[in-house]
Amino acid sequence: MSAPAARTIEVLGEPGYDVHVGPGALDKLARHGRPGRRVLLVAQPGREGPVAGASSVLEGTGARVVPVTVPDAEGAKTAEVLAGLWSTLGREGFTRNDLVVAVGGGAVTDLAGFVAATWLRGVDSVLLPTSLLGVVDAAVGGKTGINTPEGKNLVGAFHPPRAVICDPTWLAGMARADYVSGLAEVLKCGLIADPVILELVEADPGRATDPTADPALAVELIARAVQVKADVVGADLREASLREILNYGHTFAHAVELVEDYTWRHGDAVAVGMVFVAELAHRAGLLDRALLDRHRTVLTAVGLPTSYPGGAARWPDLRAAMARDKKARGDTLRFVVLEGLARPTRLEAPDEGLLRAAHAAVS
Ligand SMILES: NC(=O)c1ccc[n+]([C@@H]2O[C@H](COP(=O)([O-])OP(=O)(O)OC[C@H]3O[C@@H](n4cnc5c(N)ncnc54)[C@H](O)[C@@H]3O)[C@@H](O)[C@H]2O)c1
Ligand SMILES: O=C(O)C(=O)C[C@@H](O)[C@H](O)[C@H](O)COP(=O)(O)O
Ligand SMILES: [Zn+2]
Repeated sequence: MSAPAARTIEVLGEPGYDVHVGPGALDKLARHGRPGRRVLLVAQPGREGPVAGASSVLEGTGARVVPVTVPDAEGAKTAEVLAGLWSTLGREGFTRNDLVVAVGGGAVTDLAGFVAATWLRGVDSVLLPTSLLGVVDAAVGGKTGINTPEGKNLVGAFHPPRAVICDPTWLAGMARADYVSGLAEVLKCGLIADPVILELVEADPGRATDPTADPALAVELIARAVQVKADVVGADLREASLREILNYGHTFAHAVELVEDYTWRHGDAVAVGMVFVAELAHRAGLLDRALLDRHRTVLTAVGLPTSYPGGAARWPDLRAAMARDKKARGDTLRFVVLEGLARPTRLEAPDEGLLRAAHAAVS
């Protein structure tokens, strides 16, 4: 089977940057190293291959690499881990022309991006996502941050990277459940903006869940999802309005993640969150039955959850968590909903009865 062609997607901005996806993409890292440049290489445990590759490329330019391994998954996105990285940067004398590089899934690109955003009020970052979710979503668009005990991503900054680099062969070793979690964000892009993504997945859902089965399909899905995100964040980096569409399903998803103490995969929570909000939109008269059913069908076909069991007893905690969603304004909840395929809009202050009914439909 031939290797998929390399793809580069441009993200517009001040400055803009490229997302490089393809075999050999790591070569692009060399342009970010130079003699004496200090590089904090923040890695997830288990990412030895790409870490060794990145170190080798950077050291080949004369850069001085300071490697740090942080806890896995959401364990990385804490104030304690962040403070530890600040200490390292201080001890190692990082200045404004030095660099932070992240190697790992979305948890690490969020954390390392935030370290870069905050150190000396902002130094460069280059993100090397090694998970599907990381490359299609977390590493692109400049949202960085950590969780707090009160909620998901409550502390953060907009700080676009200088480049995003992903060799898709890195994804081959991912646990299937982690890869499928990333598909939730890919399907989100299909629902909000690019229906071809849905058609590609629906044509052979099993093939879409295994990047080694059809590497060209994997890269096509990645490139399409990145393009959706690039188009949106290029027009509205700071989420004044348009960018909210990338948050489809996330109001409920982040509530589930908090209530479950961050033990749920983000993409799994997003999958349930999209069904919740589709139920809400359907009950509000915006979304037709066929598109509501299509949510459940395509998510189920790739093995994503469409319910969060627990019944009405869960509702008070979920409702309280949703009140801290970033799209809320004062006491008004605001949801991104669809009024058709690739036709996102907003639903403000839905009736509490509708919210409970949507919850009942996914519990
Ligand atoms: N900043 C944004 O715009 C944005 C967008 C979407 C999601 N996110 C955040 O991203 C995070 C989710 O990202 P994620 O799903 O990558 O989670 P993650 O970083 O926790 O990775 C999931 C699991 O996959 C493993 N993994 C990563 N790369 C691997 C590889 N190449 N081989 C084998 N295992 C590998 C990790 O070790 C981890 O156990 C959440 O914190 C979410 O809030 C941020
Ligand atoms: O990039 C965005 O904007 C998104 O909303 C993408 C989401 O998939 C992502 O999970 C993001 O981290 C959520 O952001 P938040 O502002 O709701 O914390
Ligand atoms: Zn997300």
